[in-house]
Amino acid sequence: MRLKFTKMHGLGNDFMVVDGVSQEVELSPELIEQWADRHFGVGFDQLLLVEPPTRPDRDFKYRIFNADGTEVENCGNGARCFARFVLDAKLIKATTIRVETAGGDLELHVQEDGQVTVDMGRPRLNPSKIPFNADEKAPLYPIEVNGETLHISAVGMGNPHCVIRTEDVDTAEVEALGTAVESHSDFPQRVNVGFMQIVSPTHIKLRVFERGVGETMACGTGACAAVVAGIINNWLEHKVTVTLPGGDLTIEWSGEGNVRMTGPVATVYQGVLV
Ligand SMILES: N[C@H](CCC[C@H](N)C(=O)O)C(=O)O
Repeated sequence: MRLKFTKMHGLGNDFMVVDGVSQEVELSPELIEQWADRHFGVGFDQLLLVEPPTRPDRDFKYRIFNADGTEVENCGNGARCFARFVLDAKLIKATTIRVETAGGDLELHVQEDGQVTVDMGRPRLNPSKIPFNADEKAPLYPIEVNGETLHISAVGMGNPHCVIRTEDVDTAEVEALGTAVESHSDFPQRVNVGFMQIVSPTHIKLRVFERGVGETMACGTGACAAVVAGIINNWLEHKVTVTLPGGDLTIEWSGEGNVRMTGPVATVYQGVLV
């Protein structure tokens, strides 16, 4: 199967972007996992698939697959790359693009300076919508991990996030704790694990151990979840700079309604799988 694709990234969170509108695409978890391999395949954190919409009020369907082959509900850095991709591929002319995802609707806005702002929808704080095993909504929950009690925030951005506050992201045990929490029984669909250091009420540092991937250079939905967690715990104001290993995102949330994320995108190369 000769499959054309474009390699892109958002702050180093990298993607194989596939146009499923102009070409026939046959995917399987096994193929995706094989292509994701950084030695034997293309190498990426997620595969992003562009499909025609299933509803008249949407421009595209946006599907996301993790490197382990699992299909997931949302990807923030990927959404920015999706917008750039469909414009460059001339699949659309408008610079406001309405997409449907398994985790809800998004609206993508490509700006003159090349940055992309994404309306990421409402955060889910009701445990059953995250999903997270808890009886009622709370800003912090105790969970048992490796014999110790962690006090975490649980936030859904279409996909599930566990946010852990830390004094220093550089020394946080991202690999050990991320691995343990990703498959924690309190998160029935596994979870993305964010480690958040509060620098000031308008600035955080964040590292994310992503579900189905491991630690990535950046995580857009993770940045949204961390800022929401910071706001509901009264640690953060409503517009925050999130510094990730790959660079900065701007996240805005009033405390209700939708979360907005702004950041850069990059196209690296175009390729053909043979
Ligand atoms: N690993 C995530 C999907 C990709 C999210 C991330 N790359 C982003 O930019 O939001 C999950 O399993 O929910």
